[in-house]
Amino acid sequence: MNSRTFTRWLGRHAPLAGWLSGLLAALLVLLLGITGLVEYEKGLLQQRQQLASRHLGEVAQETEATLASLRLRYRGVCSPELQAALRSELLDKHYIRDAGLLDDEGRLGCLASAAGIGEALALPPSDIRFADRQSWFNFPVSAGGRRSALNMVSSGRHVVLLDSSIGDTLLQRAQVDAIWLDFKTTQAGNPQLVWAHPGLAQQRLDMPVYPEYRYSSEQHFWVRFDAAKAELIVGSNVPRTGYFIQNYLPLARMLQQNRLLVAALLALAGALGGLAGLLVWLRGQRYRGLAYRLEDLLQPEQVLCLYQPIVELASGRITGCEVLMRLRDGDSILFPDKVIPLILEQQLGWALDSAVSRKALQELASGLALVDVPRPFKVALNFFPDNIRAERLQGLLQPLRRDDLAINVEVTEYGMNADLFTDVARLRSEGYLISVDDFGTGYSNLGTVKRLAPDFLKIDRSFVHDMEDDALRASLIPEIVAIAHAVDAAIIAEGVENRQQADKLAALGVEYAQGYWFGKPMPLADFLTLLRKNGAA
Ligand SMILES: Nc1nc2c(ncn2[C@@H]2O[C@H](COP(=O)(O)O[C@H]3[C@@H](O)[C@H](n4cnc5c(=O)[nH]c(N)nc54)O[C@@H]3COP(=O)(O)O)[C@@H](O)[C@H]2O)c(=O)[nH]1
Repeated sequence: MNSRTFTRWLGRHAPLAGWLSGLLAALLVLLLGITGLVEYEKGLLQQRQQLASRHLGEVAQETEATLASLRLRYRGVCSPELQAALRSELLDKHYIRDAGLLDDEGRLGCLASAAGIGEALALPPSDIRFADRQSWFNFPVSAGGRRSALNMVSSGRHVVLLDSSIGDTLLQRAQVDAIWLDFKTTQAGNPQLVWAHPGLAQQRLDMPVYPEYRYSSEQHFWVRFDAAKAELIVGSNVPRTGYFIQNYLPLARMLQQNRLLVAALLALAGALGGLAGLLVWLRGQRYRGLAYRLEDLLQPEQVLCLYQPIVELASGRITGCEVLMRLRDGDSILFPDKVIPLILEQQLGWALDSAVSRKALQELASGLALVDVPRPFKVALNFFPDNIRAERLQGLLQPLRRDDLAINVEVTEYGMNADLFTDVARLRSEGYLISVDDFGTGYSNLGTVKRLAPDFLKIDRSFVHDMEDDALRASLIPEIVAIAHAVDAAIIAEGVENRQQADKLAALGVEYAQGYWFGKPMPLADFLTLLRKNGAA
């Protein structure tokens, strides 16, 4: 869509464009605001997970140190002495509640607490026990008829059991929603849910964890916005462990938590949307203005040609007409004084003159065939001074010429320059008639009129008007008649509005007249009716 098409569209659909842009602007503000809010909440959740992982990091540190010490100091067969030594190892530990050794089959038979953990303990397969680093486990056990989960960390054959409160208190305080443990090397990426916030629906825990981050010394975050559930999910690994933590924040809760901000955002979106809509609407209104619609109004179907009769005073016969344009703008009709300044400003003079001439000559060609008029019938056409170029006019008018029509090109005194004389001479040699319009209002003198050698001099209507009062200007009419006759031109008096004026002008030697007395500019159909009456008279 080029810019003119766009301005035209905007002008025609200003209210729709206003609404749409207002809505778009409001949506954009909302989108940006909500994106900002999501980013802010994401940052908060990441902070929580950093806190949680710091807590778990302390556990990991204690575990690592304890396992290192166990590896160094305790081997061999399980005995009460070994168990006692293991117990003493646990005295200053915060998070570890038991420690032990695995037997050759990977069974946990020797524990510091000596309580035994029963036959229900299904130990993980040996391939998951790394000799060189910790392996974190969490699996269900039943001891003394009670079922619970065992948080266990192993390194080779050495094992520590963690306090079960780690999930429930330590991480809960850090406000994470779920803790996962990925301990199966053979099925990496298939983590086990260790702990979930009691308020969290189980089916929500569907975010993948990333096995490549297991035991990584860095905390890696991943964030996803689940559009289907309208939920922000933030996950991360707990460094140096097989744990992963996740937070789930539904959009509804996020908005609820920030309702003041959301209210402010809505108000801002409304205000900016309204403002954008208003600005676009105003701009559209501007494009609805005449200046922006002119080119459309110069299309042939919008151009109206009116015909004003030119009468031979001696016989009363209509021997010709002047073509005057109007523009149809919806239900209204625009007059030349309103549109011509804009047309010139937008350099559309040629578009207007060519549209009017083409339409008028086509209309007259078919219309005049039906009436009895003196032939060739003289058709006076107005052209802006810049358009009076012989070649250009020839190109336009030649295809429209007919034997029964004489085209009379009106030249104003104001448009006279050296080129004009040459162009007018060429036009005359091609058979066009030439009139000097509004004669007496400009600066032409006998010399210029001689050079131009027009067929008609049109006395401006101000002279005719002044005849009533015998004003000075009217006294110049005989001078104008003398000039016309000196250059062999005929006179047409413009603006004749009553019989007295017509009679006086005839008495002064004026041959032709035009004005409301003979007929106002009128549409073709009315003009043809007038011609019929005039022919019959
Ligand atoms: N380049 C082009 N110029 C054009 C074209 N069509 C018109 N025009 C120019 O606009 C001027 C104003 O035209 P308009 O408003 O149509 O006025 C003409 C007549 O309506 C008016 N007139 C005619 N008789 C009388 C009358 O008895 N009393 C009275 N008060 N007014 C009358 O005069 C205008 C015709 O004047 P002129 O052209 O000097 O013969 C008009 O002057 C054109 O220059 C166009 O297609 N192209």
